[in-house]
Amino acid sequence: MANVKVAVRVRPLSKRENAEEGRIIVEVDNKVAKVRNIKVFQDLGTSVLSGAFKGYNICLFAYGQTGSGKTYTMMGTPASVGLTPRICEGLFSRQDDYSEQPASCRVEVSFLEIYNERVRDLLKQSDHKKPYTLRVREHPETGPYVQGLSQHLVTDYKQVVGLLEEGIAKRITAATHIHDASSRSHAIFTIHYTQAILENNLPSEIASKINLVDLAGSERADPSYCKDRITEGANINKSLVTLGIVISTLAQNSQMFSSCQSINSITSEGDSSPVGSHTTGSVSGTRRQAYIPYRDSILTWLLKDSLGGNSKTIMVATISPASSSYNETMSTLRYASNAKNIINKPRVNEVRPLPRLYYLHIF
Ligand SMILES: Nc1ncnc2c1ncn2[C@@H]1O[C@H](COP(=O)(O)OP(=O)(O)OP(=O)(O)O)[C@@H](O)[C@H]1O
Repeated sequence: MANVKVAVRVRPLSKRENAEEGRIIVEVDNKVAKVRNIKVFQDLGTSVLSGAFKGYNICLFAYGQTGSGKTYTMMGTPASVGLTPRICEGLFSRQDDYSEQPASCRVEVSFLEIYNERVRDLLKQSDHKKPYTLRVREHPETGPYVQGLSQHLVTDYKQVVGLLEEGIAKRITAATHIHDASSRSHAIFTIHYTQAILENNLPSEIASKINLVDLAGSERADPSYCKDRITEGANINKSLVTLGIVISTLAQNSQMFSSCQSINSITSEGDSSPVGSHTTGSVSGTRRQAYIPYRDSILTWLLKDSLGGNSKTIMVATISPASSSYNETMSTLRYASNAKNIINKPRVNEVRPLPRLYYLHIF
């Protein structure tokens, strides 16, 4: 069991906000900004890497109002490399201090965006006149997945950066009243990291899925926007509202589960019959679990396991210090406060292929 880890990142005031707030304009020094992204990697990126090396699924997502620094945190800028490229670099320059080195490892990446409730592959050439969309399906064991999403085998950091840049360039952005280059889609960069190991002289594989998510920013609808911008905004808000409902319901269920656990442990301390106490707890614990509407949006459906299942999950809540952003900041902090109450059930994903002799025996 592991609680969702939450970090709050405050970006510096922009020139416009400084002017609005009547303060002295402070330029963001590139060196300072670079150190800040390094610090974020040291605080959060290294936990992503250590979890992946141990074979856990990991999800790190940035949530916050438009222009609050989600893309800056996840992707970075040429002057200040963000979490996603740094995590990829860490996979290829693996340090020995996490766990035992595998005999070999394989890294495959995919990059998609969810725009207006449709999934687009950011790493596949498509006819621009007719952009195709992909379908989300659900596997009974491995959960939701995108059918036909291209997977790219990469062998070094340079190749990943090339793919990241290709995908970022294809992502849909537009100017909003707060941000000139606002991301109008949710972007999910997924790394499948598979390690071949030898356990008791038997070959085995541990597979970790790392989801790095840069969400579109929430924003108030501006009637002066064109129809496309308003439709985008409505779809972004719809998926973020569903995300909020999913997060708060999961948090309530998790709290209910942990209070059932503590009632169980108190009951079993006073009652020597472990069977009786277990039955009472599990029945009350499962009956009252509320329904989670994952499938109400593509975003929550795809992140089903990351939000409430087999994953170690980190949320970066990005906020602006401007007083004009007070309402959005409070709303982001409410999401963050709910998210940290979610208890997930991460497990090491180990696949043990049957020994060769056994195959021979069967066939
Ligand atoms: N911590 C930071 N330090 C310096 N500059 C920052 C920081 N965070 C954000 N910025 C700058 O603020 C601007 C907006 O940031 P960014 O594009 O990351 O916002 P966003 O939350 O992704 O917005 P949207 O949801 O609209 O896409 C960018 O110019 C970025 O370089």
